[in-house]
Amino acid sequence: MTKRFSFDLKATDGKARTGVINTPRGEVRTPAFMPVGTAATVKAMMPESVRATGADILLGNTYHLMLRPTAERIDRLGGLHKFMNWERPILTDSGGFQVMSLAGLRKLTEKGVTFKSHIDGSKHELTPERSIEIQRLLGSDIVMCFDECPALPADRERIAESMRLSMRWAERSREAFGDRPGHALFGIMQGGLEQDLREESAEALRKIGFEGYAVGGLAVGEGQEAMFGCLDYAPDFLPVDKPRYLMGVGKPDDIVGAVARGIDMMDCVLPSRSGRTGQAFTRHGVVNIKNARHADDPRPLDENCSCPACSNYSRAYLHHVFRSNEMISGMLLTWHNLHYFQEIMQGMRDAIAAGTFEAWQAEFHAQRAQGDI
Ligand SMILES: CNc1nc2c(CCNC[C@]34C[C@H]5C[C@H](C[C@H](C5)C3)C4)c3nc(N)[nH]c(=O)c3cc2[nH]1
Repeated sequence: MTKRFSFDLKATDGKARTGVINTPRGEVRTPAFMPVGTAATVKAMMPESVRATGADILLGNTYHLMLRPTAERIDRLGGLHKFMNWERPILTDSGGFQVMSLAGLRKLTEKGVTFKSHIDGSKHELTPERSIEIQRLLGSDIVMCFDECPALPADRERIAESMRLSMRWAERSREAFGDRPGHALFGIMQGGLEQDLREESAEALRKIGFEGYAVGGLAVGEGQEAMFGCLDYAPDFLPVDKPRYLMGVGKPDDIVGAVARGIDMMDCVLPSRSGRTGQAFTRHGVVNIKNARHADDPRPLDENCSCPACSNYSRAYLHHVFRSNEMISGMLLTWHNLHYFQEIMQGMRDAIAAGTFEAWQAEFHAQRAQGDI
């Protein structure tokens, strides 16, 4: 890996930005939406189909892969890219968020977290050093610091303590990462909904220095209004010339609002997870395809969509295969949702480059009926 990792800011429109992240495995156009490939697969999708939706990068996960099949085994087999047949960039989360939400019997200390696997109850430990090593073994291009994401609501003292622990862990993550040209380590800002704690966290991360910066600790139940309130100031505390990654977001209007506030990258399980349950996101709103009213509807999900589901199938067919629990149901709706999310991203990249992002946002919101369609 001789080529470097770099971020080229191409244009801004208000606080919105569009650019390109250059990595040895390819370019990532920003603003970027990253489909989630939890256990080395974007569920119900072949990798070439994920690429066909327009994705430049996908997301893997330390927590799941360290338990099964283990990072050492993936390393022995040539790394995650080869293992899952995705040769473009991969970003891996550091595992902390999942331990707090998935694992059993956890113990959190200054050193890290010990926990029992939700798969077989075996005992494991994650520390900044171990998380960075696992992400290196996986071969991911963008590595996340090991952090603690406190569950909200939490009192200010708890938020402050947790943020400061995460900043000490960020220092240890940077130390453990070493010098790896062509790979990037991103710091994660914490601080809940407290502006001064967010600023303190950003200052701590800038002092350490990272190739990119994530806004963590959001999309944990605070609601869109509170999240946007925090995003009205938090990105401005981060370096303007580095990518900003909002973790775990979100619904289409969350994504648009985050980009309008200066965010460059996002990930969310929503399009794939809801695709498997029959929830389709369209430019006119959400379609719950299992609803009986679609049983005789010959129209596609979305007349304006060029994805395979909308090009070749009726709502009636999609309704049928969901009601019959056929495998093709999750495949078609996941493909549609990921295609639609990437279409939103492409629309925003074009609008920001053209200086018409305000008008694009107005059109985006005008098209969306309230509630189900
Ligand atoms: C939803 N809201 C939210 N998510 C968040 C995540 C996980 C991002 N997605 C990665 C992930 C998480 C799960 C589900 C999939 C695959 C794999 C396991 C990796 C995406 C977060 N991750 C870290 N390290 N820190 C956070 O503060 C954080 C806050 C979040 N707020």
